[in-house]
Amino acid sequence: NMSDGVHPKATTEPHIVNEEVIATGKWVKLEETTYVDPAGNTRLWETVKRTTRQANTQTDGVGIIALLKRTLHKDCVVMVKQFRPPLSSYSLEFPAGLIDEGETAEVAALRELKEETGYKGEVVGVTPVTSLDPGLSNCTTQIVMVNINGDDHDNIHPTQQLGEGGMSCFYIKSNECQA
Ligand SMILES: Nc1nc(=O)[nH]c2c1ncn2[C@H]1C[C@H](O)[C@@H](COP(=O)(O)OP(=O)(O)O)O1
Repeated sequence: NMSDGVHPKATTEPHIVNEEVIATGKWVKLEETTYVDPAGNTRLWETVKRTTRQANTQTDGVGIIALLKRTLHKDCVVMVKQFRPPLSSYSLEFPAGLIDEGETAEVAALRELKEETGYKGEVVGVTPVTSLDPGLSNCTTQIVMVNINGDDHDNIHPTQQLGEGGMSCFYIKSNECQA
């Protein structure tokens, strides 16, 4: 309060001033982001972005929580295991992938699920856009909930449609999922 001789701290709406591309690869790029922080100070940040994001979307990719439902079986969550070079390790993951041109998150999820697991699914829910590692990257995903009718003729003998770098499917009984 000014009349008490106490000055309120200035606040600023934080904003981006400049984005300078430092390095660009085929899949990712590194930028130096100049921004004004909430205290009004101009600062720098090192930001990673994917080069593959489609026009008019804020979402890079989808993650798919797919529930396999079969008569006389417990429901299972379908997961995939694949070698991930950034980790130098195999990784057990929800099926996932980048959104292609013209796709919605729902369409990308059903395509990726079919490619990676062979299953034909049905979308039952989609989350808002979610950031994965906001201190490093603007990379975002939407989680798509999918049910798979395992009794459907198309899903009796699921066949993956993968290029090189195969992956294995795992079935986690949903009543055995633990935090
Ligand atoms: N960061 C990446 N480096 C690469 O060298 N290649 C990459 C990166 N991100 C994606 N890709 C390639 C690998 C695949 O050929 C395509 C599509 O990936 P997609 O299946 O959609 O997504 P993931 O399952 O998460 O790899 O992009």
